[in-house]
Amino acid sequence: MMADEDGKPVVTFGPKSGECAVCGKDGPMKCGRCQVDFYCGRQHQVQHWPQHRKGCGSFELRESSKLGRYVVATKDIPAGAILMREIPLVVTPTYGPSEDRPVCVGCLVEPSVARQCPKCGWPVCGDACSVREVHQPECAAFQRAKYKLPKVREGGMSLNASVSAISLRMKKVIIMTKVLAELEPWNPDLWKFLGALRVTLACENQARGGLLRNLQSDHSPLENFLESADQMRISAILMVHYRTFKKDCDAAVSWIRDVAGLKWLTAEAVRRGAGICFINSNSCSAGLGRKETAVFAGMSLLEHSCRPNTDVLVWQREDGPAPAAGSTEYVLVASRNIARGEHLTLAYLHNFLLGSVKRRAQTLAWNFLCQCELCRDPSQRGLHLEAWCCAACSGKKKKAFPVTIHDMQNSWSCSGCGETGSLDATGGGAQGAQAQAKRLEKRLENYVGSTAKVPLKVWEQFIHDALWPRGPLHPTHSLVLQAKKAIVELDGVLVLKATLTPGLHCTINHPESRRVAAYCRDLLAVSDAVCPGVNWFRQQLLLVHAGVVEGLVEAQMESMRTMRPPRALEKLLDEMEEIHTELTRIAVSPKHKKTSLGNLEEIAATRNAFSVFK
Ligand SMILES: C[S@@+](CC[C@H](N)C(=O)[O-])C[C@H]1O[C@@H](n2cnc3c(N)ncnc32)[C@H](O)[C@@H]1O
Repeated sequence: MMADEDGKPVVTFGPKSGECAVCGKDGPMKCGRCQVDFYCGRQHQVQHWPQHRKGCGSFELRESSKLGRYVVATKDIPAGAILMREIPLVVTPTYGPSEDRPVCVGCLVEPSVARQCPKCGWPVCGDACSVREVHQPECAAFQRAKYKLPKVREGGMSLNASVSAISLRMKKVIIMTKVLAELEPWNPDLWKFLGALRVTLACENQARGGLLRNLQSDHSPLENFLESADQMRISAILMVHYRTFKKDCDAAVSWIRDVAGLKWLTAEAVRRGAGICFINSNSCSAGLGRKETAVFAGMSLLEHSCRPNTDVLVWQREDGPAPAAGSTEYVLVASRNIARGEHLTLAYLHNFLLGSVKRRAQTLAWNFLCQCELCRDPSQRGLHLEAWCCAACSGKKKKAFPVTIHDMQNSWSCSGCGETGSLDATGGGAQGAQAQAKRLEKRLENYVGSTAKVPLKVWEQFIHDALWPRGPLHPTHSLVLQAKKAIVELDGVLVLKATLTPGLHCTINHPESRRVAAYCRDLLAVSDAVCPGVNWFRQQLLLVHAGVVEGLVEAQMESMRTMRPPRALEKLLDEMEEIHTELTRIAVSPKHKKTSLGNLEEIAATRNAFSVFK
């Protein structure tokens, strides 16, 4: 195998100005080495050095035949250190099999009533969004090609009418190229094509084009996988998926050039744009309810691990309105202590997804099979995320394990009775539990893909049906965790909006609060086992948990007859203090830190108010 090359600096693309890291005033001076912190002058730069040096100049870019380019720590990095600060080179609406709803192409939020851009017909919230900078390049290109989505029915959220019209045009191309599957209304592929187009057009942009074209746009021939029989088998699977990746790129070329008519873009340029988009996109969610997927100059160079040591977080300035799509700043933060020589890694996919789903996505989109610590451990740090309770010996709490995590036939073996099976096979003893698990997987897929909001009681029924002895699953099975995550996210959106709106208390107060708080605790425990420390998911979970507990505190205070705090209230205040202490510890942006510190002060004030009566 080719030896790793000598390291080079990682080139990032960051904001031009920022707030002084010490006093918060305008900071015209930027650290020239890491481009992360800004200063109002030399004095504050010197004063900030002890903190700043933790992340500054702490990594370099290397290359190998196995991983392509990857990033390595050149010194020990403490958890919480900010390593990169970037604005995306391109943002696109998030794409994927379940993204079949209109998203505003200006602000990337799902509008309650979708309107259409008067010039190109793509969905927008209103006039302001149709003239947003982020939408202008494709809007101008569609106009030049005289391509416009047809008018949607009056007041219609659904773009079905326009999309059936697209389908008609698409069908001609399908017959021509035999590449695309028949498009259904508002087919998720359209978002993928828009992403590919945005990247293709942005490659022409003076400031960002060079950095974009530098990113990986295709997959290498995988010669490194030919070392053993096992690897040859994996290699064969990757080859099949590689062909699908190529077809996806070809489909983008067909749609952009033949359907939308942007003939002046060469097939080669569009294929490269599509490849860059599909390989390097990072779904950011942006914490603002946006469907934002971003491509970065620096952060897109990191390799995947299911137990990553870094995470991408939204950088929120202390004041001012939330930044528009395409100008949000993101930071790459060390989620735990990283030793010198360790590769910097990111989780491309959420850990609660079923292993089989993750592996399929990894092979399809990125053409590799993860060999990280978590993937090599069939018990997955004792959580058994993919194992079900064996029907024959579940009373003894025995579980059926995957035989090897990369086994594409999904073979399983029970740790109790030793029975084996395969998810792909039909019939047979242990297959009862397998079949039940498979049915639950389908049911969950339907809920996740549903256009209507799935109510809490439906999710709870799912958990009830899935858990042993009614179903074959145990509390930390991936499907159960995904259902709990969906419940927490139902309320999470509320909380996140509230935390970003000054003066608005982020409380959730409804009869289910206690159960939602319990789900938060369960998920935090799992998150601490697989992805502990400073990361976006833990931060969101803690915020939601804080909001729910705050709601419970308020309800408790309202119902109190005496001023003496009951033990229940003290316990809730303890829980809130614990959550906000952790949020303060893991906060990286000034805004989050300030909010959490403010909440700690409020908790202390509440305690003081009650202490008089003790
Ligand atoms: C976002 S890019 C990362 C940067 C890329 N290596 C480069 O050279 O530009 C994703 C690609 O990196 C490679 N890669 C990332 N993580 C990997 C892993 N854990 N194992 C093997 N290959 C990986 C795969 O080729 C994948 O398609």
